[in-house]
Amino acid sequence: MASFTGTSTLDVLWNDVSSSPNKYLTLLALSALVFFVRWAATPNVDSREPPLIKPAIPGVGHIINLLMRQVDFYPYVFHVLTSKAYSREKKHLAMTIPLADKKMYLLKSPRLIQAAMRSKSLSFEPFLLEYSQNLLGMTDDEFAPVPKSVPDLIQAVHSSMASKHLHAMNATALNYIADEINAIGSFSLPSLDVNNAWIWIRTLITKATTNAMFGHRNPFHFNPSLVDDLWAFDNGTFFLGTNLFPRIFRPRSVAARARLQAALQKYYAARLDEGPDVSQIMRARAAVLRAHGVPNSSVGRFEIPMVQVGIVNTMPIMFWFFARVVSRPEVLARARTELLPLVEESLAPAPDSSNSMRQATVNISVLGDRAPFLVSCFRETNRLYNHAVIVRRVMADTQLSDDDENSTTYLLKKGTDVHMPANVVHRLPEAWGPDADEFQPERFLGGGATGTEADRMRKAATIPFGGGLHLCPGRNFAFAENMGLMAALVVGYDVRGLGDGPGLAPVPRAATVGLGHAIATPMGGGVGLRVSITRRQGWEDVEWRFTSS
Ligand code: HEM
Repeated sequence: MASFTGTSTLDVLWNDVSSSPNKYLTLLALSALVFFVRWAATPNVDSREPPLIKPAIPGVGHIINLLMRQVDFYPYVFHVLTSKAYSREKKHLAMTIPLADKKMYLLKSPRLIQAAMRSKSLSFEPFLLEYSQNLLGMTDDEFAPVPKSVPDLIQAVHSSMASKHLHAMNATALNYIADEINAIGSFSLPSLDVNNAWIWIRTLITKATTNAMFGHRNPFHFNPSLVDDLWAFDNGTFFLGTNLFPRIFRPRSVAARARLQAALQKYYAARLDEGPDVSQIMRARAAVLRAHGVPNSSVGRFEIPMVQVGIVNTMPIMFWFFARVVSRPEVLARARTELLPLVEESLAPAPDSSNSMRQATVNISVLGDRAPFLVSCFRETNRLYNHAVIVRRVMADTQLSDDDENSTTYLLKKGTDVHMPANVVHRLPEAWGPDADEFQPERFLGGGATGTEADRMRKAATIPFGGGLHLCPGRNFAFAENMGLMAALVVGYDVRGLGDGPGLAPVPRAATVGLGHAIATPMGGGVGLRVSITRRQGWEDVEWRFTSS
């Protein structure tokens, strides 16, 4: 019994434990049991839901696997786990994955995925909100006006990336790229020798895209160290977005975020987003945020993820596209033959002189139809290197049908998250054939033209840009940046350094893609990927320009 004679609480506790140890042992055993039951819990799964795949370690096995394998978890579950222990469910169109006492659905069937992306009762918006506030490190007060603005923001984004707005962005980004490559072959830069092709493309695409987004007052132009900051921030996406001790695990990302936010805060506070050459997408988003009561000082803090999505997927795709085309002489030669007739040559007055100079103009809008081989290479790059996981939350119990010969139908329960991994469907042998893991530059030539079941399957199994209401609004801009840069390089330049011969660097292997990221990066971060870019014979004096109409 406790007394007030100066005895400490610990003494009292110890006396009590000594006098009745069984009471404390029972309490300890009960707590351990409760903990174990929760730990090993399997969520309830209705027989109509996708089949449950139990982990080897009860409760937490899938969580450990997901953290260890990152986005490789998805193919692992479908191919390895299912083929060994779970072969009763032959087709594995979909599955339920328990994560402690929660669960998520994984979809593998391309038809189910298309149905899920079309479904109105599956939503992307909850993720936007849960994730963004952490990602941006915003307080509850600062974030309070944002949730209501989300539908308007999404609408603004989609209507701002079409027709004349898209053409304006294409032309600005590509003419920035043109200025950079036009300098090659000049007296001061006879050849562009880069030590790391990955970093060269990263800088080029980041600057070109931010110029197209922000106009001539682009903060990334005036402060080039923001380019590295954007990539350092992106590197911490998972830890920042989930708030998993980012200051410990990704301190550089936290610091980079602060610098990016400060720079964009200044830009928006001065209302530079209202300038005449600012992209419609950035103008419209800022207008929506302000109309919903987001103070001017916070608009810039909020806009970093928009800059991030506009760049961090396009750039790595550009790198692999470039590496795959320039490293294979036969691919390069075929692309060159196809592109040559599409380059318009003309004479234009040279600046600072009475002479004329040759101009080579690429109208980016014709490449989609008239450069099918290069388009096929681009699409094949996106198929192989895109590991996007399309996510939706089930907002109301929903039946989803596969539309296969058995009309397999699953029940998806309200509140559960659905994951649709591109790195599974983009490599399904039943859609892509036995060489699904290989880069086949001709794979998309004439694809879809015959309307066969195989074509329909491949179309449904192509999800690099997601689908439904949230289909990536930037896909045509990404296409233009990729195709434009490649077209000029292929026709007007020699790129040496990558390939299979002596002294050449092979196309690097792709590193494992981390959770929260979509496109593979090269192993080793591009170190050792030296390339040298010079003018091709006959194209030495040409000035490259781009149009988009
Ligand atoms: C190769 C380059 C790109 C890839 C692979 C890519 C991929 C994706 C994917 C997979 C999604 C999710 C779609 C869904 O959930 O259904 C998405 C959404 C989005 N992307 Fe892209 N993207 C690229 C380039 C761009 C560019 C250049 C921009 C803008 C300039 C952009 C802006 C967006 C936005 C704003 C969303 C969210 C749309 C919404 O919630 O409705 N993306 N993108």
